[in-house]
Amino acid sequence: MIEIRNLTKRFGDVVAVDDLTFTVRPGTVTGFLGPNGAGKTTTMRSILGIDRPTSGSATVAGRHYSELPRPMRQVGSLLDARAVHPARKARDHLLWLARSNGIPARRVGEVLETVGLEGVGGKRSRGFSLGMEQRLGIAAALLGDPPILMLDEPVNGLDPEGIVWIRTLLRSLADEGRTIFISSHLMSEMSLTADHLIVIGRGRLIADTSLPDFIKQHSTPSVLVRTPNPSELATLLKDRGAGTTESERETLVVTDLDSAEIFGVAVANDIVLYELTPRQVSLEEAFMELTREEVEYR
Ligand SMILES: Nc1ncnc2c1ncn2[C@@H]1O[C@H](COP(=O)(O)OP(=O)(O)OP(=O)(O)O)[C@@H](O)[C@H]1O
Repeated sequence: MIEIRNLTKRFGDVVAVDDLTFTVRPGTVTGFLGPNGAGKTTTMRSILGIDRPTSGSATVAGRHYSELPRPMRQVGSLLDARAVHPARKARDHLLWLARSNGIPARRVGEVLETVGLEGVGGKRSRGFSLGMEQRLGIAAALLGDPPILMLDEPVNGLDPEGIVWIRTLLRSLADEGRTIFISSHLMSEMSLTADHLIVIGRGRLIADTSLPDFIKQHSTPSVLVRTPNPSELATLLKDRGAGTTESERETLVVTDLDSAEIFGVAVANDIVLYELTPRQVSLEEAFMELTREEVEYR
C-alpha cells in the first residue's frame, strides 16, 4: 500500500504537487495519469524520499521510504531507465544492486529471464536501445521480489511487442497481490493496463476512480446510424427524447437511446437501416476533456 496524505511540494514559486491525497492498493494496477508537468514524477520522487515534501507525507507499507529496513525488498522502482552507468554490463549492474541490498545473486538470472534480457546480460548498457534500458530498469525493480512496484512511464521506448509484454507482466504481478503503481501521460495505454486511475493536473487530484467508472463518468455513449432517411428518423427519435446530429450524408449520431430502441423505431416506421453501431468516446478524448484546463504547457 502506498499512502499519500496532503502532499505538497514546492520548487521556489512552482507548486509541483498541491495538497495531494490518495491511496494505492494491493492487487490492482493503478495508473497515475496527468499531462506533462502535472507532478507525477515529483510525487513518485517524494514516495522514494528523493524529493522532500514541503508538507504532508508519502508512505509505503506504513513507513517513510528512508525508514524501510530493506527498501528494495519492499518497493521496486524505476524512475529513469537511463540512470545505469553506460560502461557497466547488465548482469554486473544487477549483481552490484543485489549485493548492496542483501539480495541473493541467483535473483539476477531470474529477473534477466523475466524481462527477456538473458541473452545480453554480458553486454554493456551503452549499446542498449531505450526499450532494452527500460527492461533492465524493470529487472532492477523486480530484483528484491517486492510487494510494491512503482514505475515512471514504463512503456516509454518499448515497441508494440514490449508494450504487450509489460502489460501482461504487470497484470500477473497484480494478480499475485502486489501493489502496482505506474505513471503515464498516455490514456490509451492506461485504459488497457490499469484497473484504477489516479489523475492529476497542475499537482492537484482530479480523479481517483476505477477504470469502468472513469469511462462512465467521462464519456457519452452514442450510436452511429446510417439510413437513406436521416431527417425522418431524426424527427421520430427526437420525439422519444433522443439527441441527434446529422454528421454526414445518410448518417446520424444518436445519444440518449440505445441501438435496440433505435432499431425498434426504424422497424415500426418502415425505415431502412444500413448500419447501427454503438460508439463510446475514446478514453483518450475523455482524458483530454478532463485535463484540458490543467495542461501546463500548450
Ligand atoms: N527540481 C525541480 N526544480 C524546479 N521545478 C521542478 C523540479 N522538478 C519538477 N519541477 C516542476 O514541477 C512541475 C511538475 O513536474 P513533474 O516532472 O513532477 O511532472 P510530470 O507529471 O512528471 O511531467 P512529465 O509527464 O512531463 O514527466 C513542473 O512544473 C516542473 O517544471
